[in-house]
Amino acid sequence: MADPAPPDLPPEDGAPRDVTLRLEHASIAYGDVPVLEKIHGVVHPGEAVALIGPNGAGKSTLIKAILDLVPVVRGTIEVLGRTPALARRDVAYVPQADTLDPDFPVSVEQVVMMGRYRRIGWLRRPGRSDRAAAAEALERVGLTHRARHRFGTLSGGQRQRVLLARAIAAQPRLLLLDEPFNGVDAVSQHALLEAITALKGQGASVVISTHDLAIAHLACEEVCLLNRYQFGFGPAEEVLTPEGLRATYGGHALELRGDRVIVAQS
Ligand SMILES: Nc1ncnc2c1ncn2[C@@H]1O[C@H](COP(=O)(O)OP(=O)(O)OP(=O)(O)O)[C@@H](O)[C@H]1O
Repeated sequence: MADPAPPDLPPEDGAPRDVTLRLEHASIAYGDVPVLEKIHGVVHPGEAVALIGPNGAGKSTLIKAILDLVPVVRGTIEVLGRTPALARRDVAYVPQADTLDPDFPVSVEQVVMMGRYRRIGWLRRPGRSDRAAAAEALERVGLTHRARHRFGTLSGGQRQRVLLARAIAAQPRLLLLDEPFNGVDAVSQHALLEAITALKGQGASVVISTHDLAIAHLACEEVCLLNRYQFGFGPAEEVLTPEGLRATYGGHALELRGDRVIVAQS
């Protein structure tokens, strides 16, 4: 009898692949105001998708719908085969604007430990496995030496890395990052990218909202072009074309400088 295939081999051609995130013609609205219509695509384990579109395109709104914070009014969003509400435990989120007050007197390791509370409950004390997961997450973002420092004394980029470590400590199967590279220096950007790559290597999927095409190229297999409607969803090399970007950023003057989209109001 032949040995069973090792689990890390890709499935044979034609075999169905697991799906972490499935968007089925999803329309999302705040009350009566539609923000996104008919968003459609899938993200597989170990892959990342970049959400690209101009300010106000609906990138954060899509992330919030995946978190069950904004309702899907038509179509569906499925996370790991479940509704967003039922999948929350397996999803971690790093918000766009750092929502943690830098003056709040809390250490870096305490912030990272917050990522464990969904698993341990707020009333129990963290155990050995929680401390190990938090320490490993902090190491992933290269900030072990800052564990005892006060969160507020770190630079903006380092704080962003701590927030990513908090998300990694939750051991998510889907990680949602809302513009994680904004205002982050090259060292922190490199550390964030390494941590995202390692997480993907463990089979997690990642959704990254970004204006930075270089990041999309480096970190993401898939790209979703958004501006109320979807202007493309698929492999980065197929979707990130000047035509696709021009259509997505329609109504604005658009210039591509190297890998960056420079947008000027028309
Ligand atoms: N809580 C809300 N209630 C009503 N409308 C909202 C709310 N939050 C966002 N919007 C609107 O939804 C639209 C999409 O906003 P969203 O923040 O998702 O865009 P974005 O692509 O993330 O933009 P940016 O790149 O500037 O962060 C915008 O028109 C915005 O004004």
